[in-house]
Amino acid sequence: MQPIIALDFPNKQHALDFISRFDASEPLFVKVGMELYYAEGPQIIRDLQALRPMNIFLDLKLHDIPHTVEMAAYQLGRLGVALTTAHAAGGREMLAAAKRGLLAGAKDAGCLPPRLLAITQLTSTDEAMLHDQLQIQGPVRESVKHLAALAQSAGADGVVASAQETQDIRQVVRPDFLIITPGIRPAGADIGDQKRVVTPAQAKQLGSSGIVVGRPITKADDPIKAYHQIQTEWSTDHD
Ligand SMILES: O=c1ccn([C@@H]2O[C@H](COP(=O)(O)O)[C@@H](O)[C@H]2O)c(=O)[nH]1
Repeated sequence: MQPIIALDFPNKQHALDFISRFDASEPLFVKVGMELYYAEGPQIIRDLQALRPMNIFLDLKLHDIPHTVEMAAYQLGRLGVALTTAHAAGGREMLAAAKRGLLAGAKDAGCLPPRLLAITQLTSTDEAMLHDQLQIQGPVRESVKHLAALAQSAGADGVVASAQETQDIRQVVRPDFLIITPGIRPAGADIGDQKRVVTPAQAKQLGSSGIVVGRPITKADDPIKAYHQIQTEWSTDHD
């Protein structure tokens, strides 16, 4: 899987201009998050699909009562995206409702259903925050592992976590369960608000299924070069 580029832009024009800088033949996997989706609505997905072939991860992190999530997921299931997210903290019934909604929406729209990823603990969360603010005791990796097992039992296709927890998650999920990892920073890069970070090479070594990278690419002086460096590091076997 190519590194997934987080299109964290304020509007459609920024996003389309950014994508247009890549060679049209280059396979791309992009992530649309809350900023761009809330600015442009579902039309942004159709605009990206019309621009060129690419895989799309729609990362809206659903978290509400099960019925509301099921109806929202139904709408997302109609869009023909590859991946989407809901918070594992919403619980088993909510995740199962998200999955049902995605399947129903995709069926009615005649497209493939997005795979559902459960957000475990955000990569901007560290142990101090988990203990002091969220009142969850124990190491972050234990909470992530617990939420990954819960997500699998609810029918999710994978999780979002830091690559720091990949090996713990693998102990409790089936081999094809996706572990998609943001919080990726090339050596020496500014970590910003991220806390549980790894390099692309470390993510590969630790066994991530896919990596998500935003600012290290989108804010780079030469985003195309930055993307290719990350892609090379991610796709090289470092054993
Ligand atoms: O735990 C999570 C879940 C989602 N994200 C998203 O990934 C990108 C990361 O962007 P960077 O600029 O590389 O930090 C962003 O869209 C987040 O919403 C995450 O970082 N952590």
